Amino acid sequence: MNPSSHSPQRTALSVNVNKVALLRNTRHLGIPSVTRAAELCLQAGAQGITVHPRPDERHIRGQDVYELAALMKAWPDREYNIEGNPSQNLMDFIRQVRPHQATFVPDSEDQFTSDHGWSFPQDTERLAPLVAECKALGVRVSLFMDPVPQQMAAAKAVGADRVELYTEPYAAAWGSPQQAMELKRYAAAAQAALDAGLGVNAGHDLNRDNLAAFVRDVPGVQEVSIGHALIADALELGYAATVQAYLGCIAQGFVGADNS
Ligand SMILES: CC(=O)[C@@H](O)[C@H](O)COP(=O)(O)O
Ligand SMILES: NCC(=O)COP(=O)(O)O
Repeated sequence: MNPSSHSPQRTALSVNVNKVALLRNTRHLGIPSVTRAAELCLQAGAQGITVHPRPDERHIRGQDVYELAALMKAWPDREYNIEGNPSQNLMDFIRQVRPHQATFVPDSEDQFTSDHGWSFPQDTERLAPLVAECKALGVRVSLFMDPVPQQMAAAKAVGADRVELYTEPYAAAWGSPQQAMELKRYAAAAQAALDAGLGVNAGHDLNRDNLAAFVRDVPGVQEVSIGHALIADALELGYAATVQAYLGCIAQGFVGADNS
Protein backbone atom coordinates (compact mmCIF):
# COMPACT_ATOMS: atom_id res chain seq x y z
CA MET A 1 0.00 0.00 0.00
CA ASN A 2 1.24 3.46 -0.81
CA PRO A 3 1.06 5.67 2.31
CA SER A 4 1.05 8.76 0.12
CA SER A 5 -2.43 7.74 -1.02
CA HIS A 6 -3.71 8.59 2.47
CA SER A 7 -5.44 11.87 3.10
CA PRO A 8 -3.07 13.98 5.22
CA GLN A 9 -6.08 14.91 7.37
CA ARG A 10 -6.39 12.74 10.44
CA THR A 11 -9.53 10.59 10.61
CA ALA A 12 -12.33 12.25 12.56
CA LEU A 13 -14.12 10.36 15.34
CA SER A 14 -17.91 10.70 15.40
CA VAL A 15 -19.42 9.12 18.50
CA ASN A 16 -22.72 7.30 17.92
CA VAL A 17 -24.87 7.76 21.04
CA ASN A 18 -27.64 5.28 20.11
CA LYS A 19 -26.75 2.96 22.96
CA VAL A 20 -26.96 5.70 25.58
CA ALA A 21 -30.56 6.20 24.45
CA LEU A 22 -31.18 2.45 24.55
CA LEU A 23 -30.28 2.34 28.26
CA ARG A 24 -32.20 5.56 28.98
CA ASN A 25 -35.34 4.09 27.37
CA THR A 26 -35.59 1.25 29.89
CA ARG A 27 -36.97 3.69 32.51
CA HIS A 28 -38.91 6.95 32.45
CA LEU A 29 -36.26 8.88 34.39
CA GLY A 30 -34.29 10.49 31.59
CA ILE A 31 -30.98 8.92 32.66
CA PRO A 32 -28.46 8.44 31.25
CA SER A 33 -28.82 11.69 29.33
CA VAL A 34 -28.09 11.46 25.62
CA THR A 35 -27.21 15.15 25.31
CA ARG A 36 -24.91 15.01 28.35
CA ALA A 37 -23.16 11.99 26.88
CA ALA A 38 -22.67 13.84 23.60
CA GLU A 39 -21.40 16.92 25.40
CA LEU A 40 -18.86 14.90 27.39
CA CYS A 41 -17.63 13.20 24.22
CA LEU A 42 -17.25 16.56 22.46
CA GLN A 43 -15.42 18.00 25.48
CA ALA A 44 -13.06 15.01 25.31
CA GLY A 45 -12.21 15.81 21.69
CA ALA A 46 -14.65 13.82 19.54
CA GLN A 47 -15.06 15.59 16.22
CA GLY A 48 -18.70 14.67 15.79
CA ILE A 49 -21.86 13.03 17.04
CA THR A 50 -23.84 10.40 15.14
CA VAL A 51 -27.39 9.14 15.70
CA HIS A 52 -29.43 6.54 13.85
CA PRO A 53 -33.07 7.29 14.75
CA ARG A 54 -34.80 4.06 13.81
CA PRO A 55 -38.54 4.24 13.00
CA ASP A 56 -39.44 2.16 16.09
CA GLU A 57 -37.53 4.61 18.36
CA ARG A 58 -35.94 1.67 20.16
CA HIS A 59 -33.08 4.01 21.07
CA ILE A 60 -32.82 7.51 19.57
CA ARG A 61 -36.17 9.33 19.62
CA GLY A 62 -37.23 12.36 17.61
CA GLN A 63 -36.73 14.58 20.64
CA ASP A 64 -33.10 13.40 20.93
CA VAL A 65 -32.46 14.41 17.31
CA TYR A 66 -33.71 17.95 18.01
CA GLU A 67 -31.98 18.31 21.40
CA LEU A 68 -28.69 17.16 19.91
CA ALA A 69 -29.13 19.62 17.04
CA ALA A 70 -29.48 22.41 19.62
CA LEU A 71 -26.39 21.16 21.48
CA MET A 72 -24.34 21.02 18.29
CA LYS A 73 -24.97 24.72 17.68
CA ALA A 74 -22.70 25.37 20.67
CA TRP A 75 -19.98 23.32 18.94
CA PRO A 76 -19.78 24.91 15.47
CA ASP A 77 -16.54 23.18 14.52
CA ARG A 78 -17.98 19.69 15.18
CA GLU A 79 -20.13 17.57 12.88
CA TYR A 80 -23.66 16.26 13.36
CA ASN A 81 -24.33 13.09 11.37
CA ILE A 82 -27.81 11.58 11.13
CA GLU A 83 -28.10 8.07 9.71
CA GLY A 84 -31.11 6.20 8.44
CA ASN A 85 -33.18 5.06 5.52
CA PRO A 86 -34.39 8.06 3.47
CA SER A 87 -37.49 6.10 2.48
CA GLN A 88 -38.54 5.93 6.15
CA ASN A 89 -38.16 8.73 8.73
CA LEU A 90 -34.74 10.13 7.86
CA MET A 91 -35.71 12.89 5.42
CA ASP A 92 -38.10 14.57 7.89
CA PHE A 93 -35.19 14.96 10.32
CA ILE A 94 -32.87 16.19 7.57
CA ARG A 95 -35.36 18.82 6.43
CA GLN A 96 -35.92 20.11 9.97
CA VAL A 97 -32.44 19.87 11.42
CA ARG A 98 -30.14 20.22 8.38
CA PRO A 99 -27.22 18.36 9.94
CA HIS A 100 -23.75 18.53 8.44
CA GLN A 101 -24.09 15.02 7.07
CA ALA A 102 -26.86 12.56 6.25
CA THR A 103 -25.82 8.93 5.96
CA PHE A 104 -28.30 6.89 3.94
CA VAL A 105 -28.57 3.29 5.19
CA PRO A 106 -30.79 0.67 3.44
CA ASP A 107 -32.21 -0.85 6.64
CA SER A 108 -35.70 -2.30 6.88
CA GLU A 109 -38.07 -0.86 9.53
CA ASP A 110 -37.47 -3.62 12.06
CA GLN A 111 -33.85 -4.40 11.27
CA PHE A 112 -31.83 -5.70 14.24
CA THR A 113 -28.84 -3.62 13.18
CA SER A 114 -27.37 -2.45 9.86
CA ASP A 115 -25.88 -5.34 7.92
CA HIS A 116 -25.47 -4.32 4.27
CA GLY A 117 -25.01 -1.35 1.98
CA TRP A 118 -26.81 0.05 -1.07
CA SER A 119 -26.72 -1.78 -4.41
CA PHE A 120 -26.40 -0.08 -7.77
CA PRO A 121 -27.98 0.16 -10.27
CA GLN A 122 -31.04 -1.16 -8.35
CA ASP A 123 -31.09 1.75 -5.87
CA THR A 124 -30.14 4.56 -8.25
CA GLU A 125 -33.60 5.79 -9.21
CA ARG A 126 -34.84 5.81 -5.61
CA LEU A 127 -31.82 7.59 -4.16
CA ALA A 128 -31.03 10.22 -6.79
CA PRO A 129 -33.83 12.71 -5.91
CA LEU A 130 -33.26 12.27 -2.16
CA VAL A 131 -29.53 12.86 -2.51
CA ALA A 132 -30.30 15.95 -4.62
CA GLU A 133 -32.70 17.25 -1.98
CA CYS A 134 -30.08 16.91 0.77
CA LYS A 135 -27.52 18.70 -1.39
CA ALA A 136 -30.00 21.53 -2.03
CA LEU A 137 -30.44 21.82 1.75
CA GLY A 138 -26.67 22.10 2.17
CA VAL A 139 -26.36 18.66 3.76
CA ARG A 140 -23.48 16.37 2.77
CA VAL A 141 -24.60 12.87 1.76
CA SER A 142 -22.78 9.67 2.60
CA LEU A 143 -24.01 6.27 1.39
CA PHE A 144 -23.55 3.15 3.53
CA MET A 145 -21.80 0.67 1.23
CA ASP A 146 -20.31 -2.79 1.24
CA PRO A 147 -16.60 -2.75 0.36
CA VAL A 148 -17.10 -3.44 -3.35
CA PRO A 149 -14.80 -1.32 -5.54
CA GLN A 150 -17.06 -1.71 -8.60
CA GLN A 151 -19.94 0.03 -6.78
CA MET A 152 -18.11 3.26 -6.00
CA ALA A 153 -18.44 5.01 -9.36
CA ALA A 154 -22.21 4.42 -9.21
CA ALA A 155 -22.34 5.92 -5.71
CA LYS A 156 -20.64 9.00 -7.11
CA ALA A 157 -22.96 9.08 -10.11
CA VAL A 158 -26.06 9.17 -7.87
CA GLY A 159 -24.68 12.40 -6.38
CA ALA A 160 -23.16 11.24 -3.08
CA ASP A 161 -20.28 13.15 -1.50
CA ARG A 162 -18.96 10.22 0.50
CA VAL A 163 -19.45 6.54 1.16
CA GLU A 164 -19.45 4.90 4.57
CA LEU A 165 -17.79 1.49 4.30
CA TYR A 166 -19.71 -1.11 6.32
CA THR A 167 -16.96 -2.54 8.52
CA GLU A 168 -18.65 -5.45 10.32
CA PRO A 169 -16.99 -8.09 8.07
CA TYR A 170 -13.58 -6.55 8.82
CA ALA A 171 -14.36 -6.45 12.56
CA ALA A 172 -15.48 -10.09 12.47
CA ALA A 173 -12.23 -11.11 10.76
CA TRP A 174 -9.98 -9.12 13.06
CA GLY A 175 -7.37 -11.30 14.78
CA SER A 176 -8.02 -14.22 12.42
CA PRO A 177 -6.04 -15.34 9.35
CA GLN A 178 -8.60 -13.45 7.21
CA GLN A 179 -7.71 -10.07 8.71
CA ALA A 180 -5.03 -9.15 6.16
CA MET A 181 -7.24 -10.14 3.24
CA GLU A 182 -10.14 -8.10 4.64
CA LEU A 183 -7.92 -5.05 5.07
CA LYS A 184 -6.86 -5.37 1.42
CA ARG A 185 -10.51 -5.61 0.39
CA TYR A 186 -11.40 -2.43 2.28
CA ALA A 187 -8.29 -0.64 1.02
CA ALA A 188 -9.29 -1.45 -2.57
CA ALA A 189 -12.84 -0.22 -1.99
CA ALA A 190 -11.61 2.99 -0.37
CA GLN A 191 -9.17 3.60 -3.21
CA ALA A 192 -11.94 3.08 -5.76
CA ALA A 193 -14.07 5.60 -3.86
CA LEU A 194 -11.23 8.12 -3.79
CA ASP A 195 -10.59 7.55 -7.50
CA ALA A 196 -14.29 8.21 -8.18
CA GLY A 197 -14.04 11.52 -6.32
CA LEU A 198 -15.80 10.39 -3.14
CA GLY A 199 -14.80 10.92 0.47
CA VAL A 200 -14.50 7.81 2.64
CA ASN A 201 -16.16 7.20 6.01
CA ALA A 202 -16.33 3.88 7.83
CA GLY A 203 -18.28 2.29 10.62
CA HIS A 204 -19.91 -0.66 12.32
CA ASP A 205 -18.29 -2.71 15.07
CA LEU A 206 -15.07 -0.72 15.05
CA ASN A 207 -13.41 -0.87 18.45
CA ARG A 208 -10.20 -0.21 20.36
CA ASP A 209 -8.62 -3.41 19.03
CA ASN A 210 -9.39 -3.12 15.34
CA LEU A 211 -9.41 0.65 14.73
CA ALA A 212 -5.70 1.49 14.42
CA ALA A 213 -5.01 -1.16 11.75
CA PHE A 214 -8.03 -0.02 9.74
CA VAL A 215 -6.96 3.63 9.74
CA ARG A 216 -3.37 2.59 8.97
CA ASP A 217 -4.14 0.36 6.00
CA VAL A 218 -7.25 1.82 4.42
CA PRO A 219 -6.47 4.99 2.48
CA GLY A 220 -8.14 8.32 3.03
CA VAL A 221 -10.62 7.49 5.82
CA GLN A 222 -12.05 10.89 6.73
CA GLU A 223 -14.39 9.79 9.50
CA VAL A 224 -15.22 6.77 11.60
CA SER A 225 -18.54 6.60 13.44
CA ILE A 226 -18.37 4.34 16.48
CA GLY A 227 -21.12 3.56 18.94
CA HIS A 228 -21.65 0.12 20.38
CA ALA A 229 -18.09 -0.70 21.50
CA LEU A 230 -17.28 2.88 22.49
CA ILE A 231 -20.31 3.25 24.74
CA ALA A 232 -19.61 -0.19 26.24
CA ASP A 233 -16.06 0.96 26.99
CA ALA A 234 -17.41 4.19 28.48
CA LEU A 235 -19.40 2.18 31.03
CA GLU A 236 -16.07 1.00 32.40
CA LEU A 237 -13.74 3.91 31.68
CA GLY A 238 -15.98 6.96 31.51
CA TYR A 239 -16.67 9.04 28.40
CA ALA A 240 -13.56 11.22 28.51
CA ALA A 241 -11.01 8.42 28.92
CA THR A 242 -12.82 6.33 26.31
CA VAL A 243 -12.93 9.06 23.66
CA GLN A 244 -9.28 9.80 24.31
CA ALA A 245 -8.45 6.10 23.92
CA TYR A 246 -10.22 5.97 20.54
CA LEU A 247 -8.51 9.16 19.40
CA GLY A 248 -5.26 7.48 20.46
CA CYS A 249 -6.05 4.45 18.26
CA ILE A 250 -6.60 6.79 15.31
CA ALA A 251 -3.34 8.61 16.02
CA GLN A 252 -1.56 5.25 16.29
CA GLY A 253 -2.95 4.24 12.89
CA PHE A 254 -1.71 7.45 11.34
CA VAL A 255 1.79 7.03 12.78
CA GLY A 256 1.78 3.47 11.37
CA ALA A 257 0.84 4.86 7.98
CA ASP A 258 3.71 7.36 8.20
CA ASN A 259 1.13 10.05 7.94
CA SER A 260 1.17 11.87 11.27
C1 LIG B 1 -25.11 2.34 9.86
C2 LIG B 1 -24.54 1.67 11.04
O1 LIG B 1 -23.74 0.78 10.95
C3 LIG B 1 -24.95 2.12 12.38
O2 LIG B 1 -25.87 3.13 12.37
C4 LIG B 1 -25.51 1.00 13.11
O3 LIG B 1 -26.56 0.51 12.36
C5 LIG B 1 -25.94 1.40 14.48
O4 LIG B 1 -27.28 1.14 14.67
P1 LIG B 1 -27.73 0.36 15.97
O5 LIG B 1 -27.12 1.10 17.11
O6 LIG B 1 -29.22 0.45 15.92
O7 LIG B 1 -27.20 -1.04 15.87
N1 LIG C 1 -22.21 4.22 11.22
C1 LIG C 1 -21.79 3.30 12.20
C2 LIG C 1 -22.11 3.80 13.53
O1 LIG C 1 -22.58 4.90 13.70
C3 LIG C 1 -21.83 3.01 14.74
O2 LIG C 1 -21.85 1.64 14.54
P1 LIG C 1 -21.47 0.72 15.80
O3 LIG C 1 -20.12 1.17 16.30
O4 LIG C 1 -22.54 0.96 16.83
O5 LIG C 1 -21.45 -0.67 15.28
